[in-house]
Amino acid sequence: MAHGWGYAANNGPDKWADNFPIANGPRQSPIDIVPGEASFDGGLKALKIKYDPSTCLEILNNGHSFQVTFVDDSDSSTLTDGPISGVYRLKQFHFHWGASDDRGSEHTVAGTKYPAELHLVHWNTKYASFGEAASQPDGLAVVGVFLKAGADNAALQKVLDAFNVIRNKGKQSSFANFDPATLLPGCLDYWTYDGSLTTPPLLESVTWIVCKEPISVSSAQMAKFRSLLFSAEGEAECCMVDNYRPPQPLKGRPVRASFK
Ligand SMILES: CCOC(=O)CCc1ccc(S(N)(=O)=O)cc1
Ligand SMILES: [Zn+2]
Repeated sequence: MAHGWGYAANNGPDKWADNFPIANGPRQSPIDIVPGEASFDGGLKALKIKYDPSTCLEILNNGHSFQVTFVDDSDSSTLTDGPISGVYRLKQFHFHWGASDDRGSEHTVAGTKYPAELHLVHWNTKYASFGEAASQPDGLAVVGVFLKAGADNAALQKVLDAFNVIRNKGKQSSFANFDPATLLPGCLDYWTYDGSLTTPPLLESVTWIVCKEPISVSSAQMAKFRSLLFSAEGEAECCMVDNYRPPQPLKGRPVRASFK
C-alpha cells in the first residue's frame, strides 16, 4: 500500500515529486532568502494584522506538525495590506522545527537555518473557502516568522502547555482565546515572493511574507516541540522532529523587501 508523505527517508521531501509532480514546479517553497539580492520596494505597504482571540478554536497533532485552527466564517481575524490585495482570513498556524537547534526552519537567510519557523496561514476571501483558495495563484498568504534560540517566550508557552493532550498523531483538544498576534515580532519588516505550500499538495498558491525579525524560543521550549510524535497511539513511537522542507530553486523569481 502506498505510504503517505512524511519526512522520513522513504517518504520525505526528496520523494514527494513521485505523487506530487508540482514539487518540481516554477514557484516552489521554501527558498533561501539572500538579503543582498532582494529588491527594496517602496510600494509595499505595512502588514495590517487584526486577530480576534475569540476565533481560536482547537489545537491538533496532524501527524506532520501541530496546528492551531481558527473559526474563519467571518472577517474577525484577517491579514490585509502588505503585498496583498483584498482581505485574507486566518485559518491556522503551525510550526516546523529540527531535531537540534542547527536546523528546523524552512526558509533560510543567506544559508542560515533557524531552529524553527512559525507559519500563519490565511486565505483570500474573494474565494468561497480555504480549499478553493488553495488552488488559486493568489489564494493564500502565509506569514513566516523565524524562531531564534534565546529567552523563554511567554506567549509561545501558552501553546506548548497544551501539548500533553496532543502528543500523538490524530489527537486534538479545544484551545480557546489565544491571540496569535502575541507570537509576532515587534518589527514587521518583511520579504515577500510568490511561492507554494511547503508540504503536499505543494500547491503554487501562496504569497509568502517572511518577517525579517525572529522571535525567541528557549532550549526548554524547543525540547517541548520535540516531545510530540509523528506516530499515532499504539504505533512505534517516532519523535516529531525535522518536519521541514529544504529550500527550493528560485527559478528567477523576484524577492522584494519592505525595508531598506
Ligand atoms: C487543499 C488542502 O490543502 C491543505 O490542506 C494545505 C495545508 C497547508 C497549509 C499551509 C502549509 S505551509 N507549510 O506552506 O504554510 C502547508 C500545508
Ligand atoms: Zn508550514
